[in-house]
Amino acid sequence: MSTRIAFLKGHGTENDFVIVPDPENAVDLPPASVAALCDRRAGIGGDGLLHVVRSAAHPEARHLAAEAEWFMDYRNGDGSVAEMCGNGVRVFARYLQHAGHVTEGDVAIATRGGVKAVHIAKTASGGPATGDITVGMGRALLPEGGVTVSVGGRSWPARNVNMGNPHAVAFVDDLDHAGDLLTAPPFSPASVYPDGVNVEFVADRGPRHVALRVHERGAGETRSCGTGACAVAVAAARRDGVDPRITGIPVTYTVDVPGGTLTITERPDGEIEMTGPAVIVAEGVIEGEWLENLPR
Ligand SMILES: N[C@@H](CCC[C@H](N)C(=O)O)C(=O)O
Repeated sequence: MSTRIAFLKGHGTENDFVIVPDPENAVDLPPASVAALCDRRAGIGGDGLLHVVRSAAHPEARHLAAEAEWFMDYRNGDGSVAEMCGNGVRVFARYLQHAGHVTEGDVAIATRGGVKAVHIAKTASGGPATGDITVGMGRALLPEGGVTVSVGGRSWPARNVNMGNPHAVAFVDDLDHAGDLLTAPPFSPASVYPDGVNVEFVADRGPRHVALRVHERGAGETRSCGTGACAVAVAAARRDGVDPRITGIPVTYTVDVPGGTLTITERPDGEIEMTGPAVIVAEGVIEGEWLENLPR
């Protein structure tokens, strides 16, 4: 009899994930299996996959086991590995709560981008857990020199922001100018992002309030990107002449994404906090025989 592997499905502002709980790191998940599971027609469907492993059981996280019991082994929908996923880490925390591994309050989660401090807000007792989840996302790096992003005959300068993973943030007059985003927006010079990039198009909505569309590396256009929203908030603050590290006053931006709204605060020490929802929507079983017999 072939193995049956448990999975769950969850999303954060409609950035959706297949969740594979695998505490002892016993499930083989090569890129082709991840891509098949994330396929929206022939698989379960998701922008990415959250492989839930005890830090002590994963070679990339063993050194973090004393600080964080659980490791988010994040994969993009095309099977590639990414350093961080901001919406993913909230959904990961919601899964830990759902499974009874943690309760409301504070939990540390190991990622390839370091250990993230997560706070799960209280929800009214009796119902499903729906309170917001806040993640300490670390500091943004803004290397000098950006790129030019082009779509449909228009070009924009884009700011290079690293949130553990790479982002190019372009301010546009109208989000429709980003086009259909069926393919990755071309940028130059290519040498700025040798490992590819997540591209955010941003339009103003009001004071300290912006909206974005994103083309994610390894996933295509998604309904939200948490690291992208943080990159956008920092790029918008600098454009607006605001830097909490200089003023000593925290700054908060509301970032609308196609799948909802995220709240991003940059503190005087440069640390960024992201708050938003995270929902578990389904649980099921993956047919091991199907997974084992996929073409590799
Ligand atoms: N959706 C994520 C980002 C996932 C990783 C990204 N596609 C990359 O390759 O860097 C988020 O919420 O941050």
